[in-house]
Amino acid sequence: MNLQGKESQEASRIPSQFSSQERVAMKEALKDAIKIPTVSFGPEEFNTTALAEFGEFIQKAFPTVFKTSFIQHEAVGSYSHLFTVRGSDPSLQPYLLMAHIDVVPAPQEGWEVPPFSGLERDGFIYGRGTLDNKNSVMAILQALELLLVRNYVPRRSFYIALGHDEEVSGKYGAQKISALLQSRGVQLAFLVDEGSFILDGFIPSLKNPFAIIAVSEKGSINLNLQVNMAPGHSSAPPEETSIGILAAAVSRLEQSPLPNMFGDGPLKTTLQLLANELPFPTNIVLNNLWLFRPLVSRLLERNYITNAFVRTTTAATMFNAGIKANVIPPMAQATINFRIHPAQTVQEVLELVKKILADDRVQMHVTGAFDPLPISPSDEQAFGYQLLRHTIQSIFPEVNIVGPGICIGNTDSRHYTNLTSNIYRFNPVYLNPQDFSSIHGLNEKISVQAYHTQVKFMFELIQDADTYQGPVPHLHEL
Ligand SMILES: CCCCCCCC/C=C\CCCCCCCC(=O)NCC(=O)O
Ligand SMILES: [Zn+2]
Ligand SMILES: [Zn+2]
Repeated sequence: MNLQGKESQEASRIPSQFSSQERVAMKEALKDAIKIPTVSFGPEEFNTTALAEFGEFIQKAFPTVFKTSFIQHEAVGSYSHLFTVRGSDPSLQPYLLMAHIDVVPAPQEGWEVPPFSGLERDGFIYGRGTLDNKNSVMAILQALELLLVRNYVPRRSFYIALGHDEEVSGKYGAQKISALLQSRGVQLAFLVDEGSFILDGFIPSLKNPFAIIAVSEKGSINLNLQVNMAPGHSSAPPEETSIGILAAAVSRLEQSPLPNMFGDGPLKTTLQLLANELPFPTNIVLNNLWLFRPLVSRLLERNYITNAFVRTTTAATMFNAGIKANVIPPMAQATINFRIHPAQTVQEVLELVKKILADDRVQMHVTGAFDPLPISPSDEQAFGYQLLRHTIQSIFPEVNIVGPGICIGNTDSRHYTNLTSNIYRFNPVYLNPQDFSSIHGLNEKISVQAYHTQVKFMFELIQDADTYQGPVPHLHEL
């Protein structure tokens, strides 16, 4: 594009300023979204009534999105949603914005306000899904609605994919959408999904928040352990029961963390970016990882959150045994969920686990597994990464470090590796350690101001995707 073209595009840019009426409508729409209990209970167990209601709700909340002639809406797998926004310039490769509408269950107990009330208190909207991930569902659609109301016509085509079963597998939502796009011959320039944040307060001596764009995500194994023993009368018990054997096996796994893999990946890059922001002597240590790597890797494993970044984690998540108080249990079962570090594979982890268990009476059955995701590019030429970075720096000027990282959880984006190798996971929201614990935990909440900023971010990102030219080339490249 010549200079004139660039100038006229900048002139036609729509400022991300919203009236007070629009701001109220935005937060009320998010509250209404939270009130619909779109819970995924298990791999095949969804609240289909709520999911159907959610489909109707978004049509009412975002009427312009649904009536615009260049936008096609399709329901996929009954409850997931795919929007195809046809841009005016077919020569530009399309991109994809993702989010999910399902949430994990929320017990009533322990919450300051009921988890599906969407109540606002002290400037925060509370409820399951306010961070994971209805905030993104709503912010994407809200930003598009506001752009369309202002007569914006995107140049670059894009898709919006909203899955309905991310919390259990993505099998009926993201997987089907991905297959549908593939059948249409779509190749994406990049995609943006949930999975990382602007991190605040995770490193005690670091004053400024920093943004991490996750360029990979951990793999996963759900491993079922089972011990079968002869049942009998509890009045004359054998030396060991299925419960005792299995409990000891689970304990061995907990007591034997898998190896610390801290090495050369995105985490090292980001720690080096952070080095100069940190006081002496941390800055010296991080600037000299060739020497201090063992020390840093030990420090990282001391905290349960940073520990998840340096190793494959082992979490005992289910334990079932026994049929009656006076019967020796015939069978005990446990589920262990491993999240695999990008430097390991499913196979390697299973071999290590077998060695730790070291008991043939404990049978292992893998009920679901996948390897860590490939690392997406984050270099100067990586358009999607640089575009995100550009928008982050314009919306959050106080954030001076934007670096690559890994997502310790799993996201629907893993179903799209057939469409792009540029997969970026980032939520434009500040996250502190307490917020982190609220995801899948208690009192999940987002401030009204943070939500408004998320809408503003999406509003700018969509426009940046049409205008961003990439980093200024070095002189010798001209
Ligand atoms: C030096 C680095 C400090 C890093 C501190 C990182 C804090 C945490 C950052 C991101 C949180 C990740 C959220 C994960 C979203 C996962 C979505 C989800 O629930 N998927 C389902 C599943 O994983 O089971
Ligand atoms: Zn999520
Ligand atoms: Zn989740």
